[in-house]
Amino acid sequence: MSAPILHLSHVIKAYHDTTILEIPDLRLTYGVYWLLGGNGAGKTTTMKVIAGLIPFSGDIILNGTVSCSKQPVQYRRLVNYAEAEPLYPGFITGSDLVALYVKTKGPGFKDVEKMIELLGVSAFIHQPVSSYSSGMLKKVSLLLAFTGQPQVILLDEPLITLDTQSLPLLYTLVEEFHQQYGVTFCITSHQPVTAGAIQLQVQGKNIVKI
Ligand SMILES: Nc1ncnc2c1ncn2[C@@H]1O[C@H](COP(=O)(O)OP(=O)(O)OP(=O)(O)O)[C@@H](O)[C@H]1O
Repeated sequence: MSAPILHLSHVIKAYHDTTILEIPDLRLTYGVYWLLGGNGAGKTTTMKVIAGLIPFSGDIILNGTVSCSKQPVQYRRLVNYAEAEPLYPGFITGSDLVALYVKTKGPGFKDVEKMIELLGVSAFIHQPVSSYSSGMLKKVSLLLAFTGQPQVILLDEPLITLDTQSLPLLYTLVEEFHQQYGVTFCITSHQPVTAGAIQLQVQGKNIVKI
């Protein structure tokens, strides 16, 4: 049997003295996963843990080889993350962010200029982010999550603040990156998702497939 793309082993995350996550063993094979859970359930914490952005105990192994704890730089190059409520310094422009990501992550699966056009951000990408609406900011953060050549893309609440025209574009990108470039997705949502998607749920402090 092939190694899971993500293997969470004995993952425990606490804030101060409060344990939020206790995930003994979670194996995610290649797929598109939706992580469901109510407010405060621990979805964002799970995403930040899987992204390798906050400290936790235990480990996450990517594709049977790259350890989040032992090879953090290599791991983070292969796991992209779009925050639910992205925050950037106000003076920076969307173009600055794209240039920084392209420089750090290297060439992408898909031409970034094409994605800028597709997501409809070209009209404002050269303006400072302080002038963006929350939806404009969201689109830029989603664009950044599709840069480089990740094996996993984590999207935290991508559906909030996006207008109805943008949702099909996002679904198309997810499908294309999954089918053509072999990317595994984990996407959080409050809403029930389309039939056929693999669903994960925060149950107690664990994450289970439902
Ligand atoms: N930096 C932090 N310090 C302390 N506690 C935190 C911190 N971040 C989150 N928490 C707590 O961890 C728990 C899970 O929060 P988290 O943001 O992961 O939930 P969520 O499922 O994403 O919620 P929502 O759907 O409301 O965004 C909550 O009880 C929250 O109060």
